[in-house]
Amino acid sequence: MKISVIGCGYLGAVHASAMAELGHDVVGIDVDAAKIASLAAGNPPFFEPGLPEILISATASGRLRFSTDIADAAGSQVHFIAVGTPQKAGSHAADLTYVDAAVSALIPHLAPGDLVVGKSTVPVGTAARLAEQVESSGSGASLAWNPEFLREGFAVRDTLTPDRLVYGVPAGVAGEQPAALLNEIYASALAAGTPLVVTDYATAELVKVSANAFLATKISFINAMAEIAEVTGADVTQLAEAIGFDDRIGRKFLGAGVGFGGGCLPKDIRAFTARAEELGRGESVAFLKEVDKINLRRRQRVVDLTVEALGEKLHGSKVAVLGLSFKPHSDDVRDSPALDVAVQLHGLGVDVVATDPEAIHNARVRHPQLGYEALIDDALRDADVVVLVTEWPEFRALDPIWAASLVRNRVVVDARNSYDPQVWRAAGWAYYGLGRP
Ligand SMILES: NC(=O)c1ccc[n+]([C@@H]2O[C@H](COP(=O)([O-])OP(=O)(O)OC[C@H]3O[C@@H](n4cnc5c(N)ncnc54)[C@H](O)[C@@H]3O)[C@@H](O)[C@H]2O)c1
Ligand SMILES: O=c1ccn([C@@H]2O[C@H](COP(=O)(O)OP(=O)(O)O[C@H]3O[C@H](CO)[C@@H](O)[C@H](O)[C@H]3O)[C@@H](O)[C@H]2O)c(=O)[nH]1
Repeated sequence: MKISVIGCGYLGAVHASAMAELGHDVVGIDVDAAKIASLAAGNPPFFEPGLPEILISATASGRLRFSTDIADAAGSQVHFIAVGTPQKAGSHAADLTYVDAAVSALIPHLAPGDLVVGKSTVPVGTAARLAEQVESSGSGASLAWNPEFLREGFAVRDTLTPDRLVYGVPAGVAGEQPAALLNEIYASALAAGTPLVVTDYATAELVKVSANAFLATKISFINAMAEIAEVTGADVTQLAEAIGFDDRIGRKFLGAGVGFGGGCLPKDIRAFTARAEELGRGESVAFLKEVDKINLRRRQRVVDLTVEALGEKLHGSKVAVLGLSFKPHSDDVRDSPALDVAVQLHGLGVDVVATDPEAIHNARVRHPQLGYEALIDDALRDADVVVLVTEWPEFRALDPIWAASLVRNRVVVDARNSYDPQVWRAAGWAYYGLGRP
């Protein structure tokens, strides 16, 4: 099938490449000329495991091309909208400027029978409004909402073999053609048994934000338990293990630590709260404000522990910060807890030297005032405190005996509870975890 993907960021570039990998004929469109040039040359403008391989093979096969001209969407039958929906400046609501601009620019190039498919994460009610705009344009096109659940770091796999597919389509016969087109696009996943939920627009939009709200709540729940563990001497990692054995609870997303960040969970729970308030149902999701607060408190806790470990003298002390991206296997520093901690420590007068396998460039663009080292040994050299904030495998594998030979003081703040305290203490380190004695 001929497909256009409008917006080629973390979501759109992967979606376009994966659709081409599935055999579709795809054009990826973005207003960012540098991004498009990079993608067209087979170089992803961001780090995502597995993306270079499918991007290169799809562009070489001719099934995938890129353009900055929205007119190149003409001729495609299905048009995915994958542009950003960031948090509005000065508000918690989602900024729909980019979605509105993309749909308005696309409409003149639509033909009868075309389907516009929303992938961006939007406040409930957006799809119905856009459907009205598309239908009243006289283009003969219709609209579906097909939220995306991929995780950065696993984006290619999650796109090719998703946990589930959700189509929000118009009620009755009007929904049949949109669902049939999406079934054709996702034929291989459906044949492999991927569960499909076909629903109305509002449900599809809410499935997306409620899934992220649930994940954020689960993380803040365990981090709240970490706060209690800290005043009782209990160990939150054992607590998570023990409650996680209950199938109804499950061990996933019970990793206590510095909390969640990234371009999705934080802004999505805030936008959900803002939308619920607009709908007069703010109290239904008021707990998400607490989820957000608990999450941000954990960043402060890591800063406080580091300051405590440094003692009196902050100026002239050196802290090695291991990690900058919001999670391993990504170079994304949007609302990254790791970067936030590094910036706060620098603001207190500490000499911060940070390292990350992939995110130094993105961090430096935003915060040139921090010190950066490409090699972990260089970051560790003469450090007074080592703070692990993003649990990349190479940081998890750090040998405390080797690290001890590099630092000035053997003090580690393990903000992801990734290390074995006994092993580090045996190597002479003072060990601080989160929610661990
Ligand atoms: N990143 C993820 O893991 C992920 C997963 C699921 C859903 N989402 C949702 O997908 C959407 C996109 O997220 P992202 O992380 O890819 O953002 P992003 O900022 O990486 O990418 C957005 C892209 O849209 C482009 N763009 C903006 N306006 C445009 C226009 N009018 N026409 C064409 N291109 C335009 C930007 O230049 C940018 O390249 C958001 O709604 C997000 O919540 C993201
Ligand atoms: O036990 C855990 C698990 C995760 N995190 C943190 O939570 C954040 C989000 O992690 P994850 O959900 O794996 O990353 P994302 O790539 O942001 O993916 C989320 O956001 C996407 C965008 O909406 C959705 O598509 C995904 O389904 C949803 O998992 C990261 O900072 C993690 O470090 C924890 O602190 N503890």
